[in-house]
Amino acid sequence: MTLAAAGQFCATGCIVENLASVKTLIHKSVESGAKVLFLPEASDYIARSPAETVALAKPIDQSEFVIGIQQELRNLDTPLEVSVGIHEAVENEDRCKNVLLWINSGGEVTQRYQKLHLFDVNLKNGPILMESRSVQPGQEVLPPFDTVLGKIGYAICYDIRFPEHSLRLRTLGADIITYPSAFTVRTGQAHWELLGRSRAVDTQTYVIMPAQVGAHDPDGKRRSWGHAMIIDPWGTVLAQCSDTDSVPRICLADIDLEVVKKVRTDMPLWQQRRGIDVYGYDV
Ligand SMILES: O=C(O)CNC(=O)[C@H](CS)NC(=O)CCC(=O)C(=O)O
Repeated sequence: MTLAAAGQFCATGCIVENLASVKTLIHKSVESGAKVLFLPEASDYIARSPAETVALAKPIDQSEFVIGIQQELRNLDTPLEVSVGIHEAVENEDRCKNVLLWINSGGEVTQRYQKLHLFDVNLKNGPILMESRSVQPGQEVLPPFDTVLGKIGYAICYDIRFPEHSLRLRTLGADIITYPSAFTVRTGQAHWELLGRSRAVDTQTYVIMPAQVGAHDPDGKRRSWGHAMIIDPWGTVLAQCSDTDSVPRICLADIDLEVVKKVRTDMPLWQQRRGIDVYGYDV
């Protein structure tokens, strides 16, 4: 059993401030005994417009935000690994990438996933967000990779609405899937917990959902739902952050691979799945 932390904070357009919040979460995690800290989507910044989103993006090796995390991890006495969502600039392109990085305790970036599904949504009386104006979609699933917690499958925010992605990650060996997010308040209220528990039950994996929370700009035009949580492979919410304010917080849960094994043995969904014969494709 190994302890994991899901982080929650409110990123603004100020990268230095956001790095300070992340450092707070790194130290809270170490003090709590967690071995891995999962941070939200777009932890480096939430900008006010698609143009500003693109303008603030940097290549990963030139990002002061990433370099700041790397230095912090190298200076810790107790090893901690970090999963963090950021924007990545693309040379000579007018759109950036929405990516999720794994940074090991030595401060090296060892995994990188690019968000596949972009949030282009126009809700009546609700948010209008056109992520594809500032972001290029990814084209491939990142195979789940080994960590101190088990095999982790990477996805980002809106990807949670596409169950085929999570099923594929499970088929490729995931014990844990993470969905770092900046969910809108409107959709979060209706769907956040429902989607997280559904993906956990569908895939029989732990689901770790770090989240942005609160108002990202002074006029409060863009707000995120919060409720960072960790869900077990049976669909039980093990831990959840309070959303009463935008203070940086973590919630903690033990990841137990015996639980993954037991749920899958008791209900062997992957031996019972139908695929190409019925649907024309295998997940
Ligand atoms: O804009 C940035 O810089 C960071 N990216 C985001 O916040 C993204 C795209 S706008 N948000 C989501 O995917 C929300 C999904 C959601 O709320 C839902 O599926 O209901």
